[in-house]
Amino acid sequence: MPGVAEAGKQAPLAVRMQGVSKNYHIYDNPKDRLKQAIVPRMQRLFGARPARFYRDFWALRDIALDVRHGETLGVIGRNGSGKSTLLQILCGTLTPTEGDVDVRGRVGALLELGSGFNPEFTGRENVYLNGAVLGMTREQIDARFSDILAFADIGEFVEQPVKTYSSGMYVRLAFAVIAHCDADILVIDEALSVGDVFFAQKCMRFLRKFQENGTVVFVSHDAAAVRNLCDRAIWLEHGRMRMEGDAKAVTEAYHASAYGETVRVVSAPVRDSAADAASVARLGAAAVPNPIEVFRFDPGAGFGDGTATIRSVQLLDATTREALSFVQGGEDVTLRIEAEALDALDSPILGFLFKDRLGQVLFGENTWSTYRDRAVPIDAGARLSAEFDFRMPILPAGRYSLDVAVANGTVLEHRQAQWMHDAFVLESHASGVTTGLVGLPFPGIRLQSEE
Ligand SMILES: Nc1ncnc2c1ncn2[C@@H]1O[C@H](COP(=O)(O)OP(=O)(O)OP(=O)(O)O)[C@@H](O)[C@H]1O
Repeated sequence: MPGVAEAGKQAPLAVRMQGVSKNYHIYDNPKDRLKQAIVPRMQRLFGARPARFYRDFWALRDIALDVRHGETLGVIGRNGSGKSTLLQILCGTLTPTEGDVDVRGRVGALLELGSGFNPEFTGRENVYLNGAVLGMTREQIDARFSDILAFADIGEFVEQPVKTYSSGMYVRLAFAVIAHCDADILVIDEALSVGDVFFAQKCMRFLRKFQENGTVVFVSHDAAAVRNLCDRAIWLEHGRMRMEGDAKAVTEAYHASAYGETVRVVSAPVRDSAADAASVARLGAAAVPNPIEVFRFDPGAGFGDGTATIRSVQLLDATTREALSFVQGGEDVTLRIEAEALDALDSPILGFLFKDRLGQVLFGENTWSTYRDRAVPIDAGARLSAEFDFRMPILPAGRYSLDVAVANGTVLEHRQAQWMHDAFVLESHASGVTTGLVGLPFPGIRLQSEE
């Protein structure tokens, strides 16, 4: 996990909270709020004991927390457990009722939608406003403005008031600003990762790079996300710290508790398309259907020296070789990648990485080891294709994407001709996978008593 080695026990503190509590006054009806503003004052005036027209509600209670520099801390808990309250206190947008908070470094936060930006101002004006709040000078923002814009990728909308933005555009711009403000500590609420898979993957790439040196506090409902991204985690329950420790141990305990209390319902798989029905027919009677929608190859720029370019990526039925728009987890498929050489290549390699929504690589392969002793050289203008036969794993519901690349050389020493991030997207609609990053089809499971 990035950051662990540097963090160690001795890394300096980035955040320290001691005895932090947050109390809200709850009024059962609006009149009570008015009464509270007037009556106790009058009572004090006449020397009477002031009455209370509210109930106390402790959103956070006695939280002690250290986050060390370079560490990624996960915050997990159910709705209303106090996660957002904790983050807002950490960012300084909310004052604790009790306790001390010591934050060392610049905090870039992606919290509530709507915080940080003025809805009447344009995107451009908000970048300057937000950048200034984050401690950047006007010159620094000028210098980074084009990078921020490129990251957000909202085009002409940057000149429009942000009140006209969709939530996806809003998050794009907000994330772009915090990604360029030289934050020491990033505070991210994963619930905000709205938007398309390409932007989510872009954010994850940024986050993983940031983790190499920076401190991250990451909030999610999703135990798997916390386990994948974080070194350590805390579990909040009814405003109190229920558990703190290694991310794996905390998320497992959280998971076990959630499972103890609820009956898991696997949502009904999508069955509305002939293509999907055909994929079920190919697989036979799968125990738990896992319909995975296959989106079209999306040619994008990527990076590389331009000596070759990816022309198409397709997922084919392993037997009929027809291009699939739906596949079932457990089915045999062929991934076909086609590239075109723009210069002659003496030892081309084609490959892919299959990633989950957090950018975590689930598996990948390339042609090098199979063709290491018999390279397939091609001339400029010629096409080259690679096919990878594999059994599609059973994928937990969510979005997945493939990075696809063409290179020239050997696995240890090669030049990237073109590497395309998220060239190909899949979406799993339902799955029976409850543990692990992926499931595998088990053709047989036996339980029997032995005499
Ligand atoms: N301004 C407020 N006035 C009264 N109660 C509040 C206020 N803000 C939050 N709360 C309450 O404090 C508790 C903790 O809220 P918080 O938003 O921190 O939880 P959360 O864990 O982030 O939940 P979610 O996952 O739904 O975002 C909730 O019960 C919420 O209703």
